[in-house]
Formats: sequence, structure tokens, C-alpha cells
Amino acid sequence: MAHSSSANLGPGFDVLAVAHSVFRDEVEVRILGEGSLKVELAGGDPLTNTASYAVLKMLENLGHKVQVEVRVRKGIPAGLGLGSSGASAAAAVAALNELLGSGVDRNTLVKYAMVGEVASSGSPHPDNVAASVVGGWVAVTSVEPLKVVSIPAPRDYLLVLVVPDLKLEGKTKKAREMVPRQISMEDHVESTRRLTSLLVGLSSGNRELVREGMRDNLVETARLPLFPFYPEVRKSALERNAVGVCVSGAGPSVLILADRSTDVDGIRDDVRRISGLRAEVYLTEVGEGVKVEVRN
Ligand SMILES: Nc1ncnc2c1ncn2[C@@H]1O[C@H](COP(=O)(O)OP(=O)(O)O)[C@@H](O)[C@H]1O
Ligand SMILES: N[C@@H](CCOP(=O)(O)O)C(=O)O
Repeated sequence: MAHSSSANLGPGFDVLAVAHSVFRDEVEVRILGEGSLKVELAGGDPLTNTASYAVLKMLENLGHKVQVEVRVRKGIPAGLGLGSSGASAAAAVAALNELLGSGVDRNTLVKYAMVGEVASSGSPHPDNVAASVVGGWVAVTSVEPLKVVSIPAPRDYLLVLVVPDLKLEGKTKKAREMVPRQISMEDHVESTRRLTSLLVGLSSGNRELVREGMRDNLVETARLPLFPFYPEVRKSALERNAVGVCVSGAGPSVLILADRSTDVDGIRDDVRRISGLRAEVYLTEVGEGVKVEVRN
């Protein structure tokens, strides 16, 4: 089982993420036989699903000649910026690790799980899978070798997810193509200021710094056509005293960081009134990392 997540957190594109307890995927991995390598996906094509694709690549990498069946039970809605594809891959590689007794550490699990993302968005971004594997607030501080650190954020923050009723096939792939390939030094410095503010704010419990830091000037701006309602949701949430607001992953969902002084009911009312937006609003907490259950 692995939870959903919100990646980026504003200025931390492909680096930062947080797991949420609201949605979870369950993935079952069974060994069917030995002698040759084959991965089957119950009800689908194993090469187009992040769970079975990650399992295949992990088996190839470890040199195991086994036939495996992968079964995915989706609890996380896909294509909405909630790390749905990443959570399946995270649960799958953790289950395979347990089944084979490979003793792979959590950084290496993230490395295997992120390869699964190739099957959905065409590129192995590590942020969602890092949050789903490790749980809590995470930062991917290195990809070669892969390294994830936990960010010691205040425990009493609540997460509000605004999840639009909006589906765009191949959304993350398209959204990644919209990210600028080059940025100016000025924009880089501004982004670094915000990222620093966010990280110092989260780890020291400084609400004002989190609020200042949870603002992106590069990626969210470039992707705005995918979630035109975002500026209005953001403005409303900040007026209702949210700690911070950002696009969840590649969108279209929005993550609002809240505490006891945030008017969450007011945010719900505002979201209902935003023209052209039909969305569910979920109030949830920071989620735990991947869990494996052994069944005989
Ligand atoms: N196990 C999986 N779970 C969800 N989506 C998957 C999975 N495997 C492949 N996909 C593909 O990835 C797409 C969703 O991924 P993506 O656009 O990155 O959104 P997100 O990960 O935010 O849900 C789906 O439309 C589907 O085609
Ligand atoms: N860093 C990635 C995160 C994509 O998250 P998803 O949940 O929208 O798949 C990106 O911004 O492309």
C-alpha cells in the first residue's frame, strides 16, 4: 500500500513532495514461476503500467529470472496531480523487495519506483515516488546516487486538496513539455530565494517563511493554461489565512497548506463559487510511507 502525494510544493520542481493520507493504492505481487523473466499485469499491458513496468525493470536490474504477476487496486484518482502513477510503482517495488528478500534500502526503492514513471509520463521523475515510499515531507537531494531526506516539518499542518473534475490524457507528459528548458540567472536566484524560504520555514516551523516560499516563478507559470483557475484558488486560500498554496505536482489539483487559523470551510465555499471550476475539496493529513503485508 502506498499513499498519494503532491510534488514540487511550489519552487521544488522534481525535488520536493509530501505524502497525503487521503488516497492509497494497493498492489499485489505474486511469483508464478522461476527460470525466465516475465511480468504479467492483471487486466492490462505490463509495459504501460507504472507498477508492472517498475517491477520488470527492478527484476532486470537485480538479475532475477522469475515470472511475476502484478495486480493493481487503484484508490488514487489518476491524472490529477496526486502522484497516482508514482504510488502504484512505489507499492509495487516495495512488495517485490519483500517477496524476493532483496533487502534493498529505501533510496534504492525510490530509484526503482521512479523508473516506473517512464510508463506514464515518459520520464523518471523521483519526487512523487520518494514521498510515497518514505512518507511525510521529502526532498530528493541527489539522483546519482539517489538520495531522499525527510524534511522535519511541523506535525500539525493540515493539507487541503482541491481536486478538479478535469481529465487530460497524458497530462504530466504534456505538462513536462511546457517547462522552460532555459531560465535567466535572475529567475534562478528568485527561485532559490523562495525554495530556501520554504525549506527553512518548514524545518523551523516559521509560518511566514513557508507562506513566502510556497510560490513558484518558473514551472507553475509556464503550465498555467492547464489550470487557469489556480490564481483564483490561490488568492482565496491566502485570504482565508492558508499557510501556503501551490499546484499539486503537474496539476490540475491544488495543494493548500492549512493550520488551525485557516478558514477551511471558507475555502470550500470560495471553490464552489469559482466560475468554470467543478472540484472536490478534501481535508487530509500528511501520509505515512509505503507498507507491505505478507500473505501466504
Ligand atoms: N499504475 C498507474 N496508476 C495511474 N496511472 C497510470 C498507472 N500506470 C500508468 N498510468 C498512466 O499514467 C497516467 C496518469 O499519470 P500522470 O499523468 O502522471 O498523473 P498522476 O500521476 O498525477 O495521476 C494515466 O492516465 C495512465 O495512462
Ligand atoms: N515533478 C513532477 C510531478 C508530477 O506529478 P503528478 O502527480 O502530476 O504526476 C512534475 O511537475 O512534472
